[in-house]
Amino acid sequence: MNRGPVDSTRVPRFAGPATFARLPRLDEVERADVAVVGVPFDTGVSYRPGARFGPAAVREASRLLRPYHPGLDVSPFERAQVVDAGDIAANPYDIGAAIEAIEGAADELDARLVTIGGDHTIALPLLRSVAKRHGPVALVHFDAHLDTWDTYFGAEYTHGTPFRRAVEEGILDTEALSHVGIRGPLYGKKDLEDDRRLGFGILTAADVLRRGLDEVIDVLRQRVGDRPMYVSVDIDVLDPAHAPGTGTPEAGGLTSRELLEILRGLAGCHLVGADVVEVAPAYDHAEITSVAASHVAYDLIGLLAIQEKRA
Ligand SMILES: N=C(N)NCCCC(=O)O
Ligand SMILES: [Zn+2]
Ligand SMILES: [Zn+2]
Repeated sequence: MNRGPVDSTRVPRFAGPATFARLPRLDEVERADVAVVGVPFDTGVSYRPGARFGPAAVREASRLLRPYHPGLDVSPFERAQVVDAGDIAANPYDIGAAIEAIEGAADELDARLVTIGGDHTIALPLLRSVAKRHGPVALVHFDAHLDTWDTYFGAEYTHGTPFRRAVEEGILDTEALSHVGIRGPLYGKKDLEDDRRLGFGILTAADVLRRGLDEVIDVLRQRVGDRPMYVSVDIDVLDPAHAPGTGTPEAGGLTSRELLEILRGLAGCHLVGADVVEVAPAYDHAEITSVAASHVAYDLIGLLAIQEKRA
């Protein structure tokens, strides 16, 4: 029997420590299938800082989650042993050391990870870790931004560059790379040419509106096929109305309803790991962003859990 969250019908949700969804800590169980892990790191940002406080805010907002997911018809915490593995200690003064620590900690965690950031820099070491287990993976990347730029101020490892580095390192399957929710001004047309050359296909925020959810889901599923798939969700894929608490907001984004529906549309794909990044609580209001991020994480856990054999 898997150990689930604290029972909210007996202990009020607002009481006790805020592990993700009030799940047990990793050290309280014998083994874990799925681990939620925080990476409070934001030294890679190019604009507003503050995503280092993302993991704490998302855990706090996750107190209200309930144990049954009707959209996926699964009780994820029954189907899989899901735990909160705490935070990875990442050096805030040395991006290289932080990236190494994140990769090392991810390697050591013997579970499929849903990582709460932190800025988008952290996707690179997380992808390195999944690629060690699965080889180059398919990527479904939800973001307002391409994050395939080359450098910022000469720096190669930033929150705007993880996916270019990942392609260069050969840890992504370049036949199966998608961005969803892209919008907003770029530095130049070359950004799109470079991105295409790296192998990415783009479904813009306008595509989500005009082509609709079913077609977007179809395109993504076809591109992923049966490959191992990593899902990276930059919360700024949502419109600032749905996610004000983030560092590089762009107008014209997805609703949280659209994002959650697309995620559910990936049910049955071979998800091997995921992250939710760029929640910067200082710019949030009424926990709008951290509530959205906690639901995204819950859906990702649901997608991982449905791959476990029924108990
Ligand atoms: N939010 C992420 N990951 N990247 C934004 C980089 C956009 C820029 O500074 O040009
Ligand atoms: Zn972004
Ligand atoms: Zn990003």
